[in-house]
Amino acid sequence: MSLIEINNLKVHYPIRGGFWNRIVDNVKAVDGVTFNIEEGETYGLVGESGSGKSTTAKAIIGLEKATSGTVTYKGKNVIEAENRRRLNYNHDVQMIFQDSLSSLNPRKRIEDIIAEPLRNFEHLSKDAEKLRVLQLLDIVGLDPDALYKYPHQFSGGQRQRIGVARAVATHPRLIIADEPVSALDLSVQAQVLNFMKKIQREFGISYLFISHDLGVVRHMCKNIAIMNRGRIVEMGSREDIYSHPMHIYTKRLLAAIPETNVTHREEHRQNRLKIERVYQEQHQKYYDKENMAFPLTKVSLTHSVALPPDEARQYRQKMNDEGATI
Ligand SMILES: Nc1ncnc2c1ncn2[C@@H]1O[C@H](COP(=O)(O)OP(=O)(O)OP(=O)(O)O)[C@@H](O)[C@H]1O
Repeated sequence: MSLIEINNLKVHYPIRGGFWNRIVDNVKAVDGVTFNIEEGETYGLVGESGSGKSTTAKAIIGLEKATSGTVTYKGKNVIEAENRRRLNYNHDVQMIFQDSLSSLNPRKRIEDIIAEPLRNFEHLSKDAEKLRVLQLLDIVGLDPDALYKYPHQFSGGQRQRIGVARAVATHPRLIIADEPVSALDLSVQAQVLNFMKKIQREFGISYLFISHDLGVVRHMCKNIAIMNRGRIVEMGSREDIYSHPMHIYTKRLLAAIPETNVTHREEHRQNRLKIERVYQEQHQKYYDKENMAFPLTKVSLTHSVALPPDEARQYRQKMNDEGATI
């Protein structure tokens, strides 16, 4: 059974205008997003800036009100605040933010920052609390003297590790990590990601890993959804997305991953230019009249793609002819 199931989630923001300040339109920040996160897995949600990733995350955790849809945890819809309270959802689901400098209170010492969720949820004795904070610092590779320092006394990578320690303090079941490493240098990124993996092994945590970078997601996620303009345009296993991408938007994102191997650089550049040409010529057919992606079509047991209607029809026909039952 999945740890959490997101079904047809929508977050629309009203646009007001005119003399009466009436609602004249909506920004469809999230428009019918469906996916499940399994126990202990890292699920990747990928897309460019403005595609709706953060709004999806905020609606899942309850920081943003969903317009419609459900988020099911332990059999209950936790879009409803009453269910979140009853299931202790805010204890079980924690978040790591991209910008550690603004998400960690600059006036608080690290001890108090990491202990905050413990104080909210666990009410330990002073000694037990300190011991727990020291263990958490150790897990993310920071010395005990970090306890008495303030966020600005650390590097970006260290601050992000403090954010990881705080998120994991209450032993949550799911951590939503919104662009956790995109503000960091490449070498520091790897370090933080390794700590996240280590913690996952130790505590059996699931992650919803949000990123604009398919290069980073490849190392972290078993299953991935690609988001564009509020909708999922392609979802599947790592193998589906990286070896058999089908949506033009996914292909373009993949072509944008920098090639580190010098001998393949020219080949990679040519491929990127080719994909860009195809994108310019054909991308319109992948979107409807309102410039939104089409509904997803299942192309294998694990892989779904927002294909244009004629291709979707052909795919379904092919599946029927082959007697496939997917
Ligand atoms: N409170 C709001 N009111 C109106 N529109 C909003 C609001 N919050 C977000 N949006 C719009 O919703 C869309 C999705 O934003 P969101 O922040 O979820 O994207 P994102 O993929 O997380 O991008 P980024 O990585 O830049 O944060 C954007 O077009 C954004 O302008």
